[in-house]
Amino acid sequence: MTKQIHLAAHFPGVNNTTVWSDPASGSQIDFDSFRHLAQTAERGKFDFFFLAEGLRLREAKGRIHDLDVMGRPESLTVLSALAAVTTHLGLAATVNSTFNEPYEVARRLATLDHLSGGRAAWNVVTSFDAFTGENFRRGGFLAEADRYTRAKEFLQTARELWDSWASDAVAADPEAGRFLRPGGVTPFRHRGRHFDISGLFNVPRGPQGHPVIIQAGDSDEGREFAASSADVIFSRHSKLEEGRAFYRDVKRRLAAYGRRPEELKILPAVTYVLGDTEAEAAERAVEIRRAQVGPQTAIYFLEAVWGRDLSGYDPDGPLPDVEPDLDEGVSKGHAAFRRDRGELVAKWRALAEEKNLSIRELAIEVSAPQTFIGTPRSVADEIDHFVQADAADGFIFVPHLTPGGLDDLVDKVVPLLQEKGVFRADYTGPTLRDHLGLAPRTQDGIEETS
Ligand SMILES: Cc1cc2nc3c(=O)[nH]c(=O)nc-3n(C[C@H](O)[C@H](O)[C@H](O)COP(=O)(O)O)c2cc1C
Repeated sequence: MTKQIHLAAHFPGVNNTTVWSDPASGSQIDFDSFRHLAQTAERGKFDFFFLAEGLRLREAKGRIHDLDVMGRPESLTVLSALAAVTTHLGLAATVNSTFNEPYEVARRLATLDHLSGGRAAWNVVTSFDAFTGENFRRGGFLAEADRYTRAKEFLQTARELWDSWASDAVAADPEAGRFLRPGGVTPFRHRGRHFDISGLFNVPRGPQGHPVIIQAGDSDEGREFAASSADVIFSRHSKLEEGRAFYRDVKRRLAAYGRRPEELKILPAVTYVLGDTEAEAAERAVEIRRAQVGPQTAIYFLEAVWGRDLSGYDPDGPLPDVEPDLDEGVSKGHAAFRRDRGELVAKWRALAEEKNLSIRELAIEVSAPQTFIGTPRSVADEIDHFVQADAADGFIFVPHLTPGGLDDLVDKVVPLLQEKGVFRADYTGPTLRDHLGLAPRTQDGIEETS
């Protein structure tokens, strides 16, 4: 059976994928930038608009790493404003389960679900690094092994809060002189290892019952958490074969939780470059990579892996002759390289030798080349092939420009996917759960669709 593709838009990130120095780049913070990107995604009938979260500015060698975009407004506030200027687009916020409290997060997400008419989603991320923890009350308090025990209990507690209101709890019955239906709101009581709370939740049940839950961790525990509890996985496996392996691995875990494969959508983060010909697209892709990895960014990129100050090395010269310091990290808040740094250095040395690459050329080569490069037709075909080959259920597109970075995708590629019959011509329901083909969440769990 031909699968329908799910598409989502990521606001350009606070990393070197985002080319803020391009003359076409607009503000990273004005509401107009968020509005433009969200309205473009909605014009393209995307499932949702996604905001990532970084809770501490990245640092290198004790200073703010300001080669990339730094600083962002808070996600749920931005999404609440976007709810007023969009009508169907899902609105997904990344909110950390290590540093917040379930009552407050559940309240804010239920509010967004109401304001948007059932379009809220929560990307439940975890964090255990003390560097980020220093910003919070109990800095760095969570052991790595506990990040998912807390995340799981956090989500479970939020679900208990949402479920403490029946969907018909608000009666507003003037004859009976009652605002609430008797029994419509029940007290909550959660006693667990991480949270011990009780009381009455103060936001009525949202239109979706529970917001859509997204999960983005990649470890075994992360995958198990997604299989047990998430509706969507935001994955970094965007290459065909590794995407298929990840897809198989996660989907097979669902049965243990009494869930069907279609109840969890797998959406890798991807990038794209279009051209009128394949050659033109390839040329543009190289230009963009060079803008993303300037000389200083190349040095920083290697320092994050080497754990050493490499500022004395020429970005256009060979790889550092020193060995990595595996105990130290000079870059902070950079999550990508916390494992296997020694192995990575050996691999990169071999690659640089084989292809005779300088530091900057190596950084360009290994730091996430664009996923889809080609004409609108070839990119549409490739997107469809990925999904039909079970390497994904769709994609979260990460543009390199704010705010116009998805314009040509929506104008040129989406119509071709619609023509193929693999992507919706229009929204068929008002809620994000409708777009994802997921049932609303009742107080007893998932409601059966007819
Ligand atoms: C594609 C992707 C996107 C992520 N986005 C964020 C983010 O915006 N904010 C954040 O704090 N963590 C983010 N993370 C980190 C994860 O949610 C998770 O906390 C981290 O990967 C550690 O879990 P793990 O050991 O299971 O991978 C992201 C991870 C992936 C794979």
